[in-house]
Amino acid sequence: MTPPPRSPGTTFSVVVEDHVMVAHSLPHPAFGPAQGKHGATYDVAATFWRDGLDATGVVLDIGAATAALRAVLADIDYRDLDEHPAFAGLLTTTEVVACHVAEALLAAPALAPHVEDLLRLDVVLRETPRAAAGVSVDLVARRAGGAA
Ligand SMILES: Nc1nc2c(c(=O)[nH]1)N=C([C@H](O)[C@H](O)COP(=O)(O)OP(=O)(O)OP(=O)(O)O)CN2
Repeated sequence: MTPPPRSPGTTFSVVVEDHVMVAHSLPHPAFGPAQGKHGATYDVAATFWRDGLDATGVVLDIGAATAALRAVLADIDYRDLDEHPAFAGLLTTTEVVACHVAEALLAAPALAPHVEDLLRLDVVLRETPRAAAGVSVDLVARRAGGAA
């Protein structure tokens, strides 16, 4: 079996979702009450983009992506991010947590065989029904050495 032919300009995506509960504070005058310690529950969506499908007709296996996301989130679930070494010296804004999740996903052993075939990874954390923030990692630019 071969994957369906790809039309020019067409990219494919897989989205997996989970959620995570953390405690943290944002000790900077830019923030209001969130300067104090508080809890946050994020709905997390990770979108993997690929230019064409693999030989099995997928971007990557949804089960593998789901398991990888759970493993990454398990490391911060129910944790105080102010005490977590991955965030030492950082304000744990939603964007910063999203970046951590994205980089951890890209480093996940189960996803490693697929990363070189991906165009982009987007990670969005929804912190309220009306607000979300995230990061988009351009993996083509990164492979070309364009990453900072
Ligand atoms: N771009 C982002 N903006 C904000 C984030 C964030 O992670 N990324 N986080 C927060 C706070 O965590 C929370 O959502 C709101 O807390 P609050 O103290 O109310 O923060 P404000 O900046 O809205 O402060 P006010 O002075 O109360 O307006 C906020 N923004």
